[in-house]
Amino acid sequence: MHVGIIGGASTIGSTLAYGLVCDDPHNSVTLFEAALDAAWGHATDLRHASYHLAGGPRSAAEAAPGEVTYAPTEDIGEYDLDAVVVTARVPPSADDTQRGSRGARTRELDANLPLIDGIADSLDAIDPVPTVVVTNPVDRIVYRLWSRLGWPRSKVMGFSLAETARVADAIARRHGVHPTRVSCPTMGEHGERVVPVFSRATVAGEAVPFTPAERDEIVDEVLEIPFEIAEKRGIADSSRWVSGAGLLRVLRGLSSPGATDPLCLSVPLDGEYGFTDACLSVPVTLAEGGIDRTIEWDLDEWESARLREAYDAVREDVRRFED
Ligand SMILES: NC(=O)c1ccc[n+]([C@@H]2O[C@H](COP(=O)([O-])OP(=O)(O)OC[C@H]3O[C@@H](n4cnc5c(N)ncnc54)[C@H](O)[C@@H]3O)[C@@H](O)[C@H]2O)c1
Ligand SMILES: O=C(O)C[C@H](O)C(=O)O
Repeated sequence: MHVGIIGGASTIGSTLAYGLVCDDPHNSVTLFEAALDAAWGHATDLRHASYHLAGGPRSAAEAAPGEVTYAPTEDIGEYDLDAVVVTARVPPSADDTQRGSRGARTRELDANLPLIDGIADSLDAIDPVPTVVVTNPVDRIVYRLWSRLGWPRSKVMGFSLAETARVADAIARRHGVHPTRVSCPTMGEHGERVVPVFSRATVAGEAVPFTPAERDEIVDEVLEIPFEIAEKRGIADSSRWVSGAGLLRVLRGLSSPGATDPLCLSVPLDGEYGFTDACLSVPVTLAEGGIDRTIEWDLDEWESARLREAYDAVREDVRRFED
């Protein structure tokens, strides 16, 4: 597939680009950027990487590997893309002392809204393709992009799967199993009002109970961990590995011939769970071309109440910037 990454030189964008080339050397990637020198640097380095990943030297009889290129975002209309990922952002100011702590995501909102409007103007030049937004605060930003584009709901989605992996990790440590033995989807807001769906959680295929205190403890851990990682590793280095890997999973789903298993992404709601005019992470299945189906699970009281809080918080911001 040919994936256009807007903000292709970003931490998350460049990591995803590498993941796409590793995953399948026939993938093509175009890095759309404002910082063209950085984009050139990543594209050139990735092209060199693809020599090894494609097992060069190859014979002329083998299918040619994909290309890694770069371009200004405004030129996106000249490219034939199968999917777009948006990771562009306005860099947080160096004197924002809170930029590496909880709440950092929503602090990006006012700066990123005009940036996203400019990206919507550039995307107007292409026919709708599946578009995955990573830019924070993702639920508000994906809503803004979707409302500016006027594309079908099935084409625009926000990425929040890092939290699913973090919840699995937190549960796995409590049960002494590998995280891949845990299933616990995460709905709601990406951030403070995330809703781990504990009522559907399984460990090694078996349902497990959680006390209210355990639920709160796991939520707290999941909210702290990206900022703890940033503090120890360096604030400029956002959660590149889990986000790059999760995005790869979404993109594989968007090129799969049949529908995927449900996974939670932030999508524009039109009555699902009783909510409209906002985006929240809810279970969807993906297929080639976009979202195949949005699913409504039965939630317990704690989950429903948290989902309502998430909706109220996102909706309040959407109302402020849309009205
Ligand atoms: N949803 C999630 O789970 C998740 C996870 C990690 C990070 N994030 C968010 O993703 C975003 C990206 O984070 P990062 O650390 O990778 O960013 P970064 O600061 O490393 O890079 C941002 C990039 O955007 C580019 N840019 C700015 N304007 C542009 C435009 N008009 N067109 C193209 N590129 C443009 C900049 O030149 C820069 O290269 C942030 O908003 C971050 O909070 C979300
Ligand atoms: O890097 C960030 O801004 C946090 C990000 O949303 C994450 O969940 O890793």
